[in-house]
Amino acid sequence: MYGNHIAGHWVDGTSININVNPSDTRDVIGEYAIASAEQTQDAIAAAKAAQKGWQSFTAEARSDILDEIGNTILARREELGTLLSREEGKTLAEGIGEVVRAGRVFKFFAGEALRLAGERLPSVRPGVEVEVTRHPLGSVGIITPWNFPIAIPAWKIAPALAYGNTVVFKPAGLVPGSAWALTDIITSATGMPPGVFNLVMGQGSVVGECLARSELIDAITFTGSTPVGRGIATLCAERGARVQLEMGGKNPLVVLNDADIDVAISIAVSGGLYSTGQRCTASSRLIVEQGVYDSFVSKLTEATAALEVGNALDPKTDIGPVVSADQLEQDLYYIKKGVEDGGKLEFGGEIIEGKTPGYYLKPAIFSGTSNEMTINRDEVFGPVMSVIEAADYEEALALANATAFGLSAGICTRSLAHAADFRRNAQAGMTMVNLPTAGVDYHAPFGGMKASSYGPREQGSHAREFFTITRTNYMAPGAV
Ligand SMILES: NC(=O)C1=CN([C@@H]2O[C@H](COP(=O)(O)OP(=O)(O)OC[C@H]3O[C@@H](n4cnc5c(N)ncnc54)[C@H](OP(=O)(O)O)[C@@H]3O)[C@@H](O)[C@H]2O)C=CC1
Ligand SMILES: O=C(O)CCC(=O)C(=O)O
Repeated sequence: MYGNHIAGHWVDGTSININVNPSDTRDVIGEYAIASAEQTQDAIAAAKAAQKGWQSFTAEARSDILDEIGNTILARREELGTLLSREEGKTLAEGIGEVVRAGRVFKFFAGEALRLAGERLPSVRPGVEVEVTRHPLGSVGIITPWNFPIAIPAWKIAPALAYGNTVVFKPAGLVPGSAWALTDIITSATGMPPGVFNLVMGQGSVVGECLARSELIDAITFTGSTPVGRGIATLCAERGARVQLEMGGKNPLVVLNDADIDVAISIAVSGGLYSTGQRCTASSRLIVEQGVYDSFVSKLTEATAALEVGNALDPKTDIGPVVSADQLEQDLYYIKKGVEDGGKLEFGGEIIEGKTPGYYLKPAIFSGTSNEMTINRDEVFGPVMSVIEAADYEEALALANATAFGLSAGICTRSLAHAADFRRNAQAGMTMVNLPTAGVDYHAPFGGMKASSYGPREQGSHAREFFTITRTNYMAPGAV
């Protein structure tokens, strides 16, 4: 059994999670520990006990450890990418790409550990100095989803550690393999003290809730669904803990009459269907100006039909399986609802047989949909895109913004005026001009507006806003 890592030791759980390959359900990846609430409390206590010591490491010592972790991840990209694709179902190229992203994130934050700077302000009083300094928060609970099994943990863990916090990490139950491998790398790094980093695999309702409720956990960073995120935020608010949430998206891609249609099609397919559409940044609403609507729908259908759906490890595969039976059921529910609500299913939407037994779904393209339909309001989180017709740019922008979410928003156009207006007025944390809504850089801030996010941004140097606390120090040196 692959155990949890608590206070510097691998520890068996109280029951077992059997990790199965969604591309081939006969393939068991391994048996992973499920922790109890008591074991979670042990991990929390270990993180708390280790925090002062970790904080007192020099920035250079923490930087060296993060750099070594990044180098190890990069050196093992093929092996870790294969494991990731095997347990999550994204294609091998995507799996390896994600591992590389995780390695680079650790190396980026190795640099950031050394760059953490304060501020010196002129005082309004004579003879007084004002200095703003940044300090670790303490112990951080990290709760992550299954769709990016190594990159999302990396972009939460690396800044937490870089800035002197200790960590209790609770990964999603569907992807314990990548979490275990990452933990093995982190805890084996030269000079990493026991207790600084703890892994507790187990149920969200047990381990996750324990973290959110614990008075010893100073902050929670979470990525996942909106209802779970909001529940965690409520628990944190009740006890005054800091919280950062990254949740769903219903991301629009606007295509105007003047766009290069072939480029727009490739952007739509990449943003909406790659990674099996299981990205919070996926383009799920394609809002197309009427002059190119018909040709866009027919070219999109053609491009989708040309995609190879199959085993994630097969190099010919473009779209891997859906992650699980439950997620497949959710996707099929929304496809059925889309048809019932009057959308025209132009292509796909049905289960297909693979060469191996897995959760294969032919990507679904809807046309003739309205923004009010359920498939255009709820996050489906699968390979499902719907096309909405807009009379002109102004209507397209209004439709793009008519959603509860606000993570990423894209536009395909050759008009500088429309691109600039879209950047100013799209209600989204990230805007993309002639680029897919999904697939972002690892060193730039990431996050959204409205129901998509809560709290300070993740990634890049902006991550310090969540993972550090500022202190304002006044001094009258003349009186010392
Ligand atoms: N924005 C995004 O990136 C993501 C969005 N989603 C959306 O959420 C839907 C459901 O996916 P799902 O994986 O179930 O998402 P969840 O929000 O349920 O899970 C995300 C993480 O939270 C944990 N968790 C679950 N319940 C609690 C709780 N009560 N307290 C603390 N932690 C908890 C989960 O653990 P465990 O896995 O053990 O249940 C997992 O680690 C998807 O279909 C999609 O719409 C999902 C993943 C990512
Ligand atoms: O699109 C990306 O690069 C990141 C997506 C993401 O973070 C998510 O789906 O949870």
